Amino acid sequence: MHIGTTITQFIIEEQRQIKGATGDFTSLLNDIVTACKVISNAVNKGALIGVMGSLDSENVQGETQKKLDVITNEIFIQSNEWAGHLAAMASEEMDDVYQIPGQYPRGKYLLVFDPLDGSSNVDVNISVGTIFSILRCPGEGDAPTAESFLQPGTKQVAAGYALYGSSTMLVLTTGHGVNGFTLDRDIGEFILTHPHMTIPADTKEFAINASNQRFWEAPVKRYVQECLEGKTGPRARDFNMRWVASMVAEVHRILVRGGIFMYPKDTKDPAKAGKLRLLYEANPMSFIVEQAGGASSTGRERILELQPEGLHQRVPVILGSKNEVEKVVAYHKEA
Ligand SMILES: O=P(O)(O)OC[C@H]1O[C@](O)(COP(=O)(O)O)[C@@H](O)[C@@H]1O
Ligand SMILES: [Mg+2]
Ligand SMILES: [Mg+2]
Repeated sequence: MHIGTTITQFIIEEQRQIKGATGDFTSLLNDIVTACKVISNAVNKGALIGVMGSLDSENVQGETQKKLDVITNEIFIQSNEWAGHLAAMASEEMDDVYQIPGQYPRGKYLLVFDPLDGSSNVDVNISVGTIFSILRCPGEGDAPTAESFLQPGTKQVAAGYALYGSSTMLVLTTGHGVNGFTLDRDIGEFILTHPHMTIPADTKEFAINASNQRFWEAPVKRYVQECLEGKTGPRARDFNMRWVASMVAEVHRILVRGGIFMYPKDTKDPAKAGKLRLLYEANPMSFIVEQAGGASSTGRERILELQPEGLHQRVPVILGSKNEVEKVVAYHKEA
């Protein structure tokens, strides 16, 4: 498809390529696109509509919820529950699975999402996003449970994110490459502006929260140290560093100009294997990154092959430009 195609045309064209497609998937994607437009509007209006700041509540991970965490979760549910294509949803902001009420026959798909990624950035007007992943609902007509969602990332049917930045973008993969669309607010449509996004194999830019340095494992310490040594070190070139603290913004930067992003395993809280959540952060982003020619690993295993053990399970994440990710993985092996 060419630059200027609307996302609606793009999704219909994808459906045409699939023999026997019923239109359910197309319609589900359209509902997700609508939800992202509504969220974009709420994030953009910000303080004008009183949506900034925190609530007294905590989510299942013990994080204080922002008002917008709860509002965006609600928007995603409302946009996606009515059409009958979904059997259930799961989100960062809900302890348990959300069953679609009063449904017969049961929908085919499961939707997992992080309705507002990087929400600590919302009050300071820095880019935030929404991440989503679509899975098939296993079993014949059985009511889905949390178990139904515990599928490796290789089983994802589609994944994407919306980035609410200086412009609003939606980046999508259905397993045939990665395409980026920019929201034209005048006509209310996402327009294809970034076809076939690809991540360069090499990079001179890394992203990591350096305040956790003392908790990292030796291979990550080594990799970052060598980047910092620049031209005079073993890498013989200078590196630049970025940290937005919104995974969506970091992954988008990597899709546009390459780079490596790490939220590695650390010893800060021994109960947690990493910070980012497998089902609605690591898996969808890994699917997108691999589809764009990049790589994604925990340092030890390919993220997309992990067998999930819980809805809100956390994993270490090292993703981006292939050669750099492979270098970090090699350092893990050596160690
Ligand atoms: O605050 P830190 O340690 O820099 O962590 C930032 C990371 O946490 C996250 O914000 C987690 O996302 P949520 O805002 O959805 O909880 C990532 O997007 C980001 O990469
Ligand atoms: Mg998040
Ligand atoms: Mg979130």
